[in-house]
Amino acid sequence: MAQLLHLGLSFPAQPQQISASSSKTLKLVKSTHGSKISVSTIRKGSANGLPKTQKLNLEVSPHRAVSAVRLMRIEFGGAFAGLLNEKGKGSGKNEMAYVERTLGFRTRELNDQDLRLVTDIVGGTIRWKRYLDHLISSISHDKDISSMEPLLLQILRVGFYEIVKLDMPHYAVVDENVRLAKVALRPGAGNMVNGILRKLAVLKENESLPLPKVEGDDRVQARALATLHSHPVWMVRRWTRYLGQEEAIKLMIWNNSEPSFSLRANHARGFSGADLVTQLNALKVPHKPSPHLDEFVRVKTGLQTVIQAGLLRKGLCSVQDESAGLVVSVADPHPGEVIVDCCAAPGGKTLYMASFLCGQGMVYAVDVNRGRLRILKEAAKTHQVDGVITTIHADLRELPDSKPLKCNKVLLDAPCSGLGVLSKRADLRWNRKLEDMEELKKLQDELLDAASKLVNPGGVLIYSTCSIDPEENDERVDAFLARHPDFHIDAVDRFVPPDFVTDRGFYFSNPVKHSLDGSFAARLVRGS
Ligand SMILES: C[S@@+](CC[C@H](N)C(=O)[O-])C[C@H]1O[C@@H](n2cnc3c(N)ncnc32)[C@H](O)[C@@H]1O
Repeated sequence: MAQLLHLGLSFPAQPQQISASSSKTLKLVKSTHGSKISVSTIRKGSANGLPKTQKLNLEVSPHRAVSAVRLMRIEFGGAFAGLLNEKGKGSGKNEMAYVERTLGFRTRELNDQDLRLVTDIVGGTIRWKRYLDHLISSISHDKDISSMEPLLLQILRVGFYEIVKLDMPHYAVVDENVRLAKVALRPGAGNMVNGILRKLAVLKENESLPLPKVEGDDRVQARALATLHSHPVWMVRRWTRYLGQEEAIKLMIWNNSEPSFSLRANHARGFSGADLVTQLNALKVPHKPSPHLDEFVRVKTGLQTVIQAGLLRKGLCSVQDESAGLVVSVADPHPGEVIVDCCAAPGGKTLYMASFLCGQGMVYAVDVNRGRLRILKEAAKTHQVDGVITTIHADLRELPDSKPLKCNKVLLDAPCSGLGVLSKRADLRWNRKLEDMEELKKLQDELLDAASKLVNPGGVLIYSTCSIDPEENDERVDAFLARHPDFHIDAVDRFVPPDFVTDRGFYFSNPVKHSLDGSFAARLVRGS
């Protein structure tokens, strides 16, 4: 990153904001000072004001060009994999504009199958980065692959992922990635890709990939596991400590598996779980009803078909994990209630809670992030629950002094590490640092203190996270109760299936056990 910043290469954090008709294009060109890339800006445009295609290359495989460019953007542009995947699913045209800006040429437009491949390859390559980099470094005999030309490294990662994890035919993977390297970089880069990928293919065929053995002391074992299951070492060490090695491995296998999604039917629009099933049948999208929540239906594939059919746009349903739905079950919203949702945006739980109010009562949705709050407000309109949602843009820690909002039910869905949602957020494991945990815990304590001021005597504070880390969950509750002896734990067994209730009466979804995202919730009642 530092190297790219030094060279002046920056990608926007919000890829959607780039217009395909921009009059400038970024081109990666070979530096005369070695193998690094640099950037030149090229004016383009035609008399009619439309962007003029610089160069069309029909020989380069479009999904590989797009995958390599997306990976560059994610690694060096701070763009989130999810955002880019969403974009890719919606528009192959914009993808090609990014390719042209980055590589200096276009390929043919992406079809639906290409887009699916891009999503698979980009998500998989990010997840398996540590594992792939270990193989690349071993096979290329380059100890420090971080100094490798960034685009060359992404092309190698894509090729390695295709051979090792997707089991694609070796000859096609080698040929196509070599061509991409030759066209996007130079012939020598193509030769290098050719040599390394061929070596990999032979090692794979002979089942002799150079992988570490899990042996030696705890540290050495953690490093080996981190490589084999492609996670940061600190996560492996933390989970081995809390869960034991066997469970830690199961968790990493879950995090590396293909994520599945749930859809929530929006009963506020008169659209039930049964209606959703009917629609999914009509769209031929394979699905299974949730065993835990009536409105939720699980879909493994076909989300794109649901999006294209407009079900989300019309507010008839939304993508929401059942683990988040169960947090709302813990909050147990009823018609006529006033609820403060303290960290509400982008609104998954706010909208679901509001749908239970049946037009009576109010959810005050507080969030410090104005943009995310705007998304919540728009969604409330399409979900037809805007009559029972009031948004408040504020830092919760300053709210109790400035807005006296006391009520009987307060939800604090706190900012957290997200360690429970790593299967869906391919890039999160690499962005999260051990140091973040201390900062997050401090913020969670401050937010709990602020949220507690909003709770009337006899009222309930629901504290939730999408983390599986005890330090963000049980330990934060214990620290809170020590600071606020007027609160006590109210067991959640009246609200969620017994399988999700911990010995201490908290709600906890365990990804390995429940095949859902990990999440936690506690009900804390203020004495009257
Ligand atoms: C885990 S997310 C909430 C997700 C949301 N409840 C949902 O279900 O869609 C945490 C939220 O806390 C907000 N946040 C972080 N610090 C805050 C603060 N000091 N005051 C208010 N909101 C804050 C973030 O902007 C973020 O939207």
